[in-house]
Amino acid sequence: MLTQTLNPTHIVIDFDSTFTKVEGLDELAHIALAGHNDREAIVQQIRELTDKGMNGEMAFAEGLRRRIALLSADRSHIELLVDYLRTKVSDSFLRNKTFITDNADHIYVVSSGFKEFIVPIVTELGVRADHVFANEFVFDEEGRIIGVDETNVLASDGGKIKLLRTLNLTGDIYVIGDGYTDYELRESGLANRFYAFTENVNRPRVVQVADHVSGSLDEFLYDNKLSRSQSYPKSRIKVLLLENVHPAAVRAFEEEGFKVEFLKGALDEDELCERIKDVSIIGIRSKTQITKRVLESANRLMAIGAFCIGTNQIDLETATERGVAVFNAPYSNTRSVVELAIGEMIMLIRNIVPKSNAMHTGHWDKSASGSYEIRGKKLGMVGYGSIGTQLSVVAEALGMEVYFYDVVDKLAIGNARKVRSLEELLQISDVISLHVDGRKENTVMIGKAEFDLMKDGVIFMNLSRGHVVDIAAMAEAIKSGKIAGAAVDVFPKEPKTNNEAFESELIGLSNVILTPHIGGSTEEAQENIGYYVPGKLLEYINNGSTYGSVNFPEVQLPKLGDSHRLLHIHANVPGVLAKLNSIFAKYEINISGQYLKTNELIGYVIVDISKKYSEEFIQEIKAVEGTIRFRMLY
Ligand SMILES: NC(=O)c1ccc[n+]([C@@H]2O[C@H](COP(=O)([O-])OP(=O)(O)OC[C@H]3O[C@@H](n4cnc5c(N)ncnc54)[C@H](O)[C@@H]3O)[C@@H](O)[C@H]2O)c1
Ligand SMILES: O=C(O)[C@H](O)COP(=O)(O)O
Repeated sequence: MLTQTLNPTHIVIDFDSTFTKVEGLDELAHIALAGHNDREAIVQQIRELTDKGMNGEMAFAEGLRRRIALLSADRSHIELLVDYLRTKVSDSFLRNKTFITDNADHIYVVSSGFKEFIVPIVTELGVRADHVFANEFVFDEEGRIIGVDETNVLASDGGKIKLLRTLNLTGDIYVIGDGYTDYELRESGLANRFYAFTENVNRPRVVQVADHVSGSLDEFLYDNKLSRSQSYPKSRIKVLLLENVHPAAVRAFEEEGFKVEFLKGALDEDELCERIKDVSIIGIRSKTQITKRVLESANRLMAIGAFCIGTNQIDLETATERGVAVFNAPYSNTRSVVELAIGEMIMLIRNIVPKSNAMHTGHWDKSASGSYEIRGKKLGMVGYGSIGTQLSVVAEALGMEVYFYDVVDKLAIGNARKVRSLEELLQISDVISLHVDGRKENTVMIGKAEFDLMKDGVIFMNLSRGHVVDIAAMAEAIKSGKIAGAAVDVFPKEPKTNNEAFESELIGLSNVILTPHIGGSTEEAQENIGYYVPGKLLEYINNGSTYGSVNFPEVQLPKLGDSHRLLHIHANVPGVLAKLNSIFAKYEINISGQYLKTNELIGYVIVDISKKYSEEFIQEIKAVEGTIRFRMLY
């Protein structure tokens, strides 16, 4: 459905940097010159000649001859090159092998490269060997390349034009390529359309003259309504990754063919409203505020990845109402926060920070006064979720008595004891550590009244969220001696990037450890998150699964079999499923699987259907009242 076959259109495809990611002749030089002292310089010279030819800055035939003269290659090097090129076939060509095979009678590879390495590669993807038109090497008796077959029209200037003329094809001809010589086929009037192929290289001069730009073969197939491996070309799906997320995340999206933009810092609301307009997936950490206004500017947004635990920086309700799924990494940095908390409480109870600072100014102050062990002390945790329970286990192993208060009735781990109120916890603890989430209701949950309840000389730590504590009241409690030591990792106002200054009333206070929101910033945690969150986002985008989503009804879907998958997100109002089912019945759609999950705001219906359906059917589904978002997967 929705696709047509090629007949009577012909597609002429370039090889180097289009069918494969690299230039064959450059790579051949690289292989042949292994061990040569001037290898890099010679390969560079060859690359420059290739580029000049591709950009139309040098007569093609001259460039080719000069490149061959620089090569010192023989047949054994060509074999190695073919093995290498097999690993360098463009991803979108690999994905669409079925299309190439099914339409082999209408697909031609026309290249200024060489048949000796092109034929083995393209025929493996279904191109007919007799549809490959390229140059051929001339070898000496020892198999060394000594020249180019000059009788081949492709060895001459305007070779591709001459060749295409001799083919005498009837019907429309579309050319796909990255070079100027590919465009010349269109310019000559022999081809109807030229598609500049930019999956591997983007040559501005070529893009400028193209009729269309295709970031992948999927885009070409999509634009021409031809059968393809991706329902919507991923190269048109933009992923914006902010706040220096781990490079594993960038790789994960790029390998899938998405267009990825990566920024080290966060963006403020105005910047984000602008940048998010054409973005389908956004990845953030704790700093970026995804507000209602941002979401209202994000018409293409399908999913948000919080590359951290907290999601209070996202307006989850608006995201849900707009059909935007949100995922986070609930456990990937838990251990890192716990280790920092343990290290800090030991440093604080021993009064190490002032002692260390004094040493740096040449003062030796050896004394036990005001220094204690944590063994036997009472640790009071506010919030007993993933971090709280993990900290509970480690602190107990170090000999602490653990107490906790949580708004939810939580199972105590080990010998930890739950207390009935926050007040009780604050009154009995020697060390207090906050591990609540950042929900709005927790704003300033610890202020003057709460500090007053604490023991004199308490150790106080906040590694949860900045707005949870009244910083002015805390500064007073430190100055008055109520708090003997404090560790703060999170602040009501944090700089957006490492270039912005940090300001706080806590600066300069004694025995206070200030850290720049790095509780979860370890190599291990960031790498884990860099794999985990893209995994969740890709499962949702590619398969529809929402398992682990923080705002969507959770469904773990089977892999898509020999069917198309319809994903329908709608407002949770009565009757939507009945309406959808009546449309399936009306169009006699064959259903192979159906799933429905709802939460209080939305319903998520997933239906696997046979591939035979009409555009009218799709339009009717989209028009069902209450539809928020609809997409098809195959
Ligand atoms: N400093 C960092 O770099 C860093 C790293 C990771 C997480 N965090 C913060 O730590 C928070 C906790 O992480 P987690 O994985 O343990 O989350 P979690 O959701 O598993 O646990 C939070 C717990 O706090 C409880 N809670 C919420 N409000 C409360 C209140 N007012 N009083 C008592 N209990 C309350 C909840 O019921 C829950 O059990 C995250 O939400 C995040 O904001 C900070
Ligand atoms: O919520 C979290 O996981 C922490 O606050 C860490 O956030 P970050 O990734 O911005 O450091």
